[in-house]
Amino acid sequence: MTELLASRRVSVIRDGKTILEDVSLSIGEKDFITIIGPNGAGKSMLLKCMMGFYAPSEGEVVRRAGLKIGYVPQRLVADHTVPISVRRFLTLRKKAPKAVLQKVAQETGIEEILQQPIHVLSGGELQRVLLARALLDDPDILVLDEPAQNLDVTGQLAFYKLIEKIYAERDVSILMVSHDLHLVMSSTREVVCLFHHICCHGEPNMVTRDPEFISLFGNDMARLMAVYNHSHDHDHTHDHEEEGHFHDHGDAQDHRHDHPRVGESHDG
Ligand SMILES: Nc1ncnc2c1ncn2[C@@H]1O[C@H](COP(=O)(O)OP(=O)(O)OP(=O)(O)O)[C@@H](O)[C@H]1O
Repeated sequence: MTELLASRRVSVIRDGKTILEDVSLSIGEKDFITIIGPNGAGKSMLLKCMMGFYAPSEGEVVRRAGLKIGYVPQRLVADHTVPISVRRFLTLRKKAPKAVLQKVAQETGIEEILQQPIHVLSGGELQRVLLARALLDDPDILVLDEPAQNLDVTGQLAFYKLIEKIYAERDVSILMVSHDLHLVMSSTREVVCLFHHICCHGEPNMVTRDPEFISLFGNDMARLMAVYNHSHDHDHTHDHEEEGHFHDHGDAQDHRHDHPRVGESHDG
């Protein structure tokens, strides 16, 4: 596997607080990695370090020479006082050839709204515009930070379907933070469960049986994943979790500690 981007033993300490601790993560060609974890776990910080927005306190981030990264943030706060069209917004940072803009607009389904002022768009339309912007430069990796967080369920489904289509049709790797793992289970090759450090990682159906995953997300989430996995893969094996069979995930099992469940507050 050709490595495109990697964090090696990255730690981030800010104001005396450990935000990331010893995080090693490698993204290769055609990878689809979904990062999950509770609020404040350091997921966005990890993405920002990997994109070079923040320097780690310890460890390093390595990128293949000439690597192109396309970034899709959680949302765009459109400024009502500066009414610019979608087309103008897309070419603000860098001019794109007309044919490329047209192709990406078609791919993301925003052809009809290219002339519209950006501040009148719906949440779903805005996210597609942000996705289009990230694709304009033909990136090697798409980095998405909870891209469907502000959409309703129908919007989320549509957006993740679009991501999966882009992943299937393009030569691109995906690194995404998402709370909606059940919606991207079928494409996700590797799930990374982060709570400042990597608690567990692996294929989605393996991770959901991991005690660390269950401690963070609870059994309900693990069962929800199992249901989705079942319907996607038609895997008719019975639920080993009930029997207490878990996979070995190396040294992460050596440390036992209590995690806050998702939705519970914590001080980091
Ligand atoms: N530049 C910074 N300086 C100091 N602390 C920061 C900085 N950026 C983030 N933090 C802190 O690091 C912790 C992790 O933040 P981060 O945004 O990475 O979490 P997250 O896992 O993405 O959370 P959420 O799911 O809520 O988006 C938080 O406590 C946050 O306040």
